[in-house]
Amino acid sequence: MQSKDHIFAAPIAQLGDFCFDQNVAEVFPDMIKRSVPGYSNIISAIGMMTTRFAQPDSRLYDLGCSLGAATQEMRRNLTQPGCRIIAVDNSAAMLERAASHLAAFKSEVPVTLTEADLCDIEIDNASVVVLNFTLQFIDPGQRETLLGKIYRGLKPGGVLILSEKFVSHDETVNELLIDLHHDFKRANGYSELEISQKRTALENVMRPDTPELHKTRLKRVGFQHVDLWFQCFNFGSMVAIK
Ligand SMILES: C[S@@+](CC[C@H](N)C(=O)[O-])C[C@H]1O[C@@H](n2cnc3c(N)ncnc32)[C@H](O)[C@@H]1O
Ligand SMILES: O=C(O)C(=O)C[C@]1(C(=O)O)C=C[C@@H](O)C=C1
Repeated sequence: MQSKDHIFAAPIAQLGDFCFDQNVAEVFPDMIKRSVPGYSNIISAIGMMTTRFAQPDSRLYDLGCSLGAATQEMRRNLTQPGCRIIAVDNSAAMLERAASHLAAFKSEVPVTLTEADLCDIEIDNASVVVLNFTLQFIDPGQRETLLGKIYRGLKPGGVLILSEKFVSHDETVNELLIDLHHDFKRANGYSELEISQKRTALENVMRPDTPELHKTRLKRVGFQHVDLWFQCFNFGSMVAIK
């Protein structure tokens, strides 16, 4: 039985910055499903792209894995022999629950859960790397270095799947997409207070970029083939192929 997200349902006097703590980990499946339009489509497509891009005896990375939804989908769709999934997150609360979530599904695919800052880890012998709504929480000044590390750690023909909240370069469209996203949250049962308090809590810790900046940066670090494959309002997903 999934716990419902009520974290911002009551007025919070001292509203601090949003963080992926125990409270968030407990309600995360409900939170992300009701907050991110297209999340389940993106997770399913990560599985489909795993079938296509995974290479024998290589590593697959789920960076900012949270409860391991992308890891589980990669495991379910991995047909190549000798692969290992490395799932990394810097939230102990998330990883604790990821371990029990993943243990609930039988699989021959080995998974290594690692508590670390993405900026400190090595990427090596990778055929698939997933950044599923994670880069937006990384210090903007560190993003290009992280993407360069991912590019260098990918094997030729390897893929990075980058899903993000976006800012539109057009102010009018940006306002529309923000409003449509809030309509989506309302339709999923969030109150005006929840929408407003969460937006404030995210302000300092989640810094979305434009799709254009993502494409330019990915090409700058070396990816030859980059484009959007999905977008719903101000959320979407890109592929970058080495
Ligand atoms: C929106 S959640 C990602 C959702 C998850 N990828 C999924 O598909 O369900 C962002 C995750 O990134 C993690 N995170 C944020 N900054 C990080 C960092 N510097 N190093 C490692 N993990 C980080 C957070 O703890 C959180 O679990
Ligand atoms: O932008 C928002 O309002 C969100 O809730 C987005 C978002 C995300 O994109 O990661 C922020 C925090 C939670 O992890 C769930 C969703």
